[in-house]
Amino acid sequence: MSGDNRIWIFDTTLRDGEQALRASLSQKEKIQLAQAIARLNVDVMEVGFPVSSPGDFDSVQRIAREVKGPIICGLARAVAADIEACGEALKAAERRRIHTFIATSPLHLQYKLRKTLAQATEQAVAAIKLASRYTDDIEFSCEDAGRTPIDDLCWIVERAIAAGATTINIPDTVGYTIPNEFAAIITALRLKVPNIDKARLSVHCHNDLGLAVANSISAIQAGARQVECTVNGIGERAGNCSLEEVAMIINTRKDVMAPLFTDIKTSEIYRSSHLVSQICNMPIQPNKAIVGENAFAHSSGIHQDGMLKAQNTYEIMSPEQVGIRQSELNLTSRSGRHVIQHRLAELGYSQHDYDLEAVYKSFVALADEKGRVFDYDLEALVFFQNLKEADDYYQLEFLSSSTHTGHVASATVGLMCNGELLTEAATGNGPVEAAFNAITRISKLQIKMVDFNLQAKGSGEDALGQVDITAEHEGQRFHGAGLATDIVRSSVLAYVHVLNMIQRAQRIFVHKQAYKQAHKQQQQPAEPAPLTSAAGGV
Ligand SMILES: CC(=O)SCCNC(=O)CCNC(=O)[C@H](O)C(C)(C)COP(=O)(O)OP(=O)(O)OC[C@H]1O[C@@H](n2cnc3c(N)ncnc32)[C@H](O)[C@@H]1OP(=O)(O)O
Ligand SMILES: CC(C)C(=O)C(=O)O
Ligand SMILES: [Mg+2]
Repeated sequence: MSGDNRIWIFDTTLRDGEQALRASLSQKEKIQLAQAIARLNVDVMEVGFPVSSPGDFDSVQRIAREVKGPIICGLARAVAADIEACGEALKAAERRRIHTFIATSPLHLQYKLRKTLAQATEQAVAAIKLASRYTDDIEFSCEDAGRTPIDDLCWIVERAIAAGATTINIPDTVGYTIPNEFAAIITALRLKVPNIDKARLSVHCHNDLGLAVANSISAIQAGARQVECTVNGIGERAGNCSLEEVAMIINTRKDVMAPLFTDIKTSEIYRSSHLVSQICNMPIQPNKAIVGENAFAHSSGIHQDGMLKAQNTYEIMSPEQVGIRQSELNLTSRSGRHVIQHRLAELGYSQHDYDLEAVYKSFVALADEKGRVFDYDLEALVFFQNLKEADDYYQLEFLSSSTHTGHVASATVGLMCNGELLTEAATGNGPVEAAFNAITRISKLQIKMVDFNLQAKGSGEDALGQVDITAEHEGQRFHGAGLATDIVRSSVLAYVHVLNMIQRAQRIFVHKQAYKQAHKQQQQPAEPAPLTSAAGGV
């Protein structure tokens, strides 16, 4: 039976997975998860241990009644009461399997069961025979097979098959084996057990050394034809073999895995993974293969550039295959110009709308400050870049401010004014007022603040503060805007913007006067073209 090429996927999220949760699942939650796992098109679904509690019995019974598609399976010790409870709970299933097990390693036999291998075998044979009264689909597991001498394993497996087991499962219960060792167990069973072809050979690997998936893959390459696994790899201790990883290895590495295949509907993977995580209250680590938040996210400039040129430079499978809408290109200070240009194009900006070098420079500075830059940050950078003029008279060079509860605040500001650095310090009721006082001193202008408006761009701690101010100078009003992660800085930038507007208005005025003077002399009263279009505001 191990000769066919379809790898059966036996999902045990609701049994081994549930076993590991801090709180067991309610019936409603189990049904919801069972429906999701059925949508994945698994072959078998182990949904509980009916003898363990009336609640689990009822859940298994309800799933057996309501969930269509996969074979519904329940677990039972090699004990009559367990088998009977399991058989009863599964009665309504269209296709049902009883999974019974007993430990076979010397350690488990001696200390846990206090039995010899012969006694355990006898108990297993009796359990399999009892199970056959309820179904002809019987799975038998040799618990702790990974630490069982191979001849002992062959001995009990041969007898279990003779008693009627149709699936023989080889668990590496404590995740002890390494891939070539585990594959050798499968190979030995196939060579040494005379009736092995009468059963499907299955594996059930735990992840204590992080090898559950690797061991399962080695086992199927050695002839196993069923893999027991869980969504997100949840399960006792470090968990079980992860369903999504095994399915995607077989799917992605057809070059080495073909003709082997599974019937898993991979586009359901992401959805089921998130449902399991949510219902089981088990967060998914961001770098988890296939379903982690970063599994299809690219953060460094060289990778992002490669992705934009050809997706397979940095992705060996597509996010759509596992039900994720698209890959993500995160904007951080490791990003480069290509991705900035690409993201701005997605946001509707053409190359002529902004100066890439200037935007990139301010992007890197912002990314160093914030960590991650979002679309709204990028748009704000373009907007503010466009407000800046090449001939800005004032540029903020540095700013430091301090506040102490119960005392006045102080600030020191350095402005580059037409190429010369001017510095002033001042105090105020708060850091913004102190910084404004220092700036007013540098400019030596009479400026009256008319309006000050602060709003958050973005949300949460990552939001940028945008400050818009209106100020009056010599009867004329000017608008300035500033954007930064800290609001004192955005206020100062807005004020510097106002100063540049005033300065530009003055230059226009001087220019107009000179023009008028020159034309008066020539008796030509025509108006000159303005130097800039935005005098007095933006
Ligand atoms: C590797 C695995 O994942 S195995 C599955 C583990 N899952 C679970 O244990 C969850 C469900 N379990 C339960 O609800 C309970 O443990 C029950 C109902 C099964 C048993 O509860 P209790 O009768 O109170 O026994 P308890 O759990 O304390 O001890 C287990 C008993 O089963 C015996 N036992 C363990 N495995 C098997 C087996 N496969 N076949 C027969 N007996 C077994 C132990 O030797 C011990 O017997 P003892 O009382 O004679 O010493
Ligand atoms: C019951 C068996 C299959 C098990 O979960 C294990 O050995 O890990
Ligand atoms: Mg297990």
